[in-house]
Amino acid sequence: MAANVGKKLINSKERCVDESLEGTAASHPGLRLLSGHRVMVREDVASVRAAAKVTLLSGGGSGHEPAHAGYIGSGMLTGAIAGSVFTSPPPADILAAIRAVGQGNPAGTLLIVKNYTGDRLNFGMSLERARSEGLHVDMLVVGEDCALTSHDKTAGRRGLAGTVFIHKIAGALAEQGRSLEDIVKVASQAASQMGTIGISLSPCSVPGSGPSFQLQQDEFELGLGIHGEAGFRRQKMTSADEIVSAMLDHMTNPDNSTHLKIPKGSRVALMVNNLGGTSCLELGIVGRAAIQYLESRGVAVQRVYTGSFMTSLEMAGVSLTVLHLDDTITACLDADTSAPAWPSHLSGVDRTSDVYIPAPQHIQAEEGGTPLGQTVPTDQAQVLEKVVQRVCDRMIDCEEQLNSLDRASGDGDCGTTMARGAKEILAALSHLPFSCPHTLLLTLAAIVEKDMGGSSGALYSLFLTAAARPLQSSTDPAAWCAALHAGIQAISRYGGAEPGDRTMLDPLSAAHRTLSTALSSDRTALQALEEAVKAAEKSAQATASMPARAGRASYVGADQLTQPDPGATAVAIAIRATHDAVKGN
Ligand SMILES: Nc1ncnc2c1ncn2[C@@H]1O[C@H](COP(=O)(O)OP(=O)(O)O)[C@@H](O)[C@H]1O
Ligand SMILES: O=C[C@H](O)COP(=O)(O)O
Ligand SMILES: [Mg+2]
Ligand SMILES: [Mn+2]
Repeated sequence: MAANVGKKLINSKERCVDESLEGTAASHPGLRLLSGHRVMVREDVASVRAAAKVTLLSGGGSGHEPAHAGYIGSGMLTGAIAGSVFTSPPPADILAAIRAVGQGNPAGTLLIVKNYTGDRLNFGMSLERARSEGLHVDMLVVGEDCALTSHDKTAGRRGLAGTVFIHKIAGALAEQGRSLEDIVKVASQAASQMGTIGISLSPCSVPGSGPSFQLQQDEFELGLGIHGEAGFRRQKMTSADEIVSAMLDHMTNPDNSTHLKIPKGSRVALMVNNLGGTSCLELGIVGRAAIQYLESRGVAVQRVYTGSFMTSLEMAGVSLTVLHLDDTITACLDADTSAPAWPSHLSGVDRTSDVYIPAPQHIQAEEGGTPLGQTVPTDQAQVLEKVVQRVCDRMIDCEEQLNSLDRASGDGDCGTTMARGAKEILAALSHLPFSCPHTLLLTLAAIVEKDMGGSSGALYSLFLTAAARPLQSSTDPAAWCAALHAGIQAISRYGGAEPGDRTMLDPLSAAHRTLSTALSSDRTALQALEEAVKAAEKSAQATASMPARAGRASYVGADQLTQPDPGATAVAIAIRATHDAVKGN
């Protein structure tokens, strides 16, 4: 294991992303933060908006620096949204960014999003909101990972370092004044003509947590993502040349369903990307080996970009991206940009110590107003308050347990994401409308939508919003059961998973089935809830031996998935906490 894993130059795990963004803004004259948001924009964003050229946004979880803020500048991104480490940003920040670059700009805004469930959901929700405000927005999802040998039963190909090529291509086209539709067309075509494969020599660790996985001193791992997710094969350490050959052999292997064809005579650009902890000396050796490999197969390597483009915290390792070139794409790569992390330099501009600019406010038509739902008597409202408090307390207690399960099947942030949402809810506890369950669930949805981020934040927000509806006209046990069902349907509709796919949907639907059967027999509500707890716990435990067909875990081989799913475990804990609070334990 690398000696530096877990040891970090941070002040606190809560503020590390904000402080790093402030440092980035302070050291680059062209960048400013929107006050109140983890959003970096061009300092001249107001004139960019007024220029009626397409504006570009990208973003995602932090920990991939210089992505994405480093790609802001003329000829690349207009702004970037940063989530917590490895956690997709919440819609409130994404929407603030869309407004900042899109208000009053008829040319529209393109969101360039890496293919992760959390990012697709959070950026998708924000896009829908922005459209309902009359803004012209489109989204391009990039997934160019060549690691997966078969990808029909997974969350799809991951977006990796090649996404930076798409920032550059779309940015150059926007600078030329091309339309949003044109940019989407050319950039999507380019995205389908590239592939990335990564290897790692050591794990990374999310601030405040242990290493994402263990790798022996004499091993390397092939085909892993940029969040410490497992790759598909471990091999004995060997020479740089042999490792590069193994990477490019896999990338071009026709038996692998995500391979990239690179026939003799192809013209390509190559990106040699440091995953965070690789020395410049090694990067040079890897670049040399990759060029030799490709040229020995009759491929013309016309552009090479070497450096840290899309990192995975301190992980030692590299990824190689190959992008097919034509004259248009080459011209886009060669076009000028002032983005600090693209390998060209802006000189002669004084730096400033101002890092924040005001975020534009949403010019809002009359608020729809939340329709008032049925109210409950004070004793029931008090029980609801106890339930919310108990569920949140338990989520905070279980942060490390859930992170540890997520390290085994995903990216290690599930517990921190759940705890973040819980803390925000507790902070608002004294103002929550416990006497109206319908409004209560909508308010909880708004809180988790604003602050949680990640797949969990988006999925719980959808769950709570949909669950509120049946409680508008009734608050009896049957209405709560219908609310659970409506929430499950919303997660499934937008997240694309079903019960049986090894997700939070498993215990939720087990609880719903049990509750619904128990309520239609002669059980009391508390007895029904007791049975639902047992069913949810059993179902969450059973995920340990299930293959995953959704979310990050779907990239991990079934033989490596031996512990329960973190999201499912969180649901079981929440349902048990609900029962205990109702029972008065
Ligand atoms: N498409 C989906 N539908 C339902 N639940 C999902 C889906 N994708 C992931 N999950 C749940 O989310 C949990 C992980 O949450 P989180 O760590 O917030 O996600 P991520 O880090 O991948 O954004 C998983 O354990 C799983 O239960
Ligand atoms: O860090 C990368 C991604 O933006 C995280 O997405 P996620 O919320 O699905 O884990
Ligand atoms: Mg995450
Ligand atoms: Mn996660």
